[in-house]
Amino acid sequence: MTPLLSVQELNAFYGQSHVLRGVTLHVNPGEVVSLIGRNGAGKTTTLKSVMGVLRSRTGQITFGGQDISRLPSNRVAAQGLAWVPEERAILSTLTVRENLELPPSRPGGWSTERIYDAFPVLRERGHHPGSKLSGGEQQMLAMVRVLRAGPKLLLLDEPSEGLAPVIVQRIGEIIDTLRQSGMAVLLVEQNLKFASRLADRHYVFVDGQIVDEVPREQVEARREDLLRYLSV
Ligand SMILES: Nc1ncnc2c1ncn2[C@@H]1O[C@H](COP(=O)(O)OP(=O)(O)OP(=O)(O)O)[C@@H](O)[C@H]1O
Repeated sequence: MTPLLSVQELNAFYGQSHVLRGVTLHVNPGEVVSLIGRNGAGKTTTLKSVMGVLRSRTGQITFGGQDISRLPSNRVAAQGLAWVPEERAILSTLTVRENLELPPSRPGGWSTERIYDAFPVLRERGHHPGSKLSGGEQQMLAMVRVLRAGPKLLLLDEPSEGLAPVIVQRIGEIIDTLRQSGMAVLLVEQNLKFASRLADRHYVFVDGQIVDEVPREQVEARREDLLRYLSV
């Protein structure tokens, strides 16, 4: 199968600091793949590099067979990638509907009505300002507003962070809904329980390198190893 996203020998830098060292990974169409590892291991930097937000990097990144390594982030997004950063970036003075309709829609993207039908709580909250949403509702809004652009691959940075277990479960259900619609997901997580329920494969990051790759079928047998990678 031709991967949807292919990252080859990615090296990334913040000034003099060499943060990613030869990261090679792929995501197949419709697949959910997680990047796990401790704080500072390089997971977010990988997403930023793929999106073209961090430009100080070497290596090759292809999407749908096309080289996107040199494209600026707006052109990367136009190819069908969407990034939901950890900080969620909901505008607190705008309503839910205004937040939803802020990013540009693209042909093939979800309409606001389709989003409301799939996630009715957002319709109920449509006129509420962003500041009045719970953390879980903010995460839901941040995840689904990018659907208006009709992405083929969603890059999610720690969607479970800071949320109560029942809300984390709801976020997992949203990811299931997105997967069922045919979308692939590259998920950064430190919550192994959450990631292992969702992901088909896991890449383990240590100090800017991928040191292990664990498919879903091996997670139970290798749980101790995975927890060791994540422990501080
Ligand atoms: N803007 C920046 N300038 C300089 N160094 C940075 C910057 N952002 C991240 N770093 C450093 O790059 C390394 C990788 O950080 P990154 O955010 O990718 O890690 P992470 O695995 O996503 O962890 P976290 O969960 O803490 O975000 C860390 O050593 C971090 O301190």
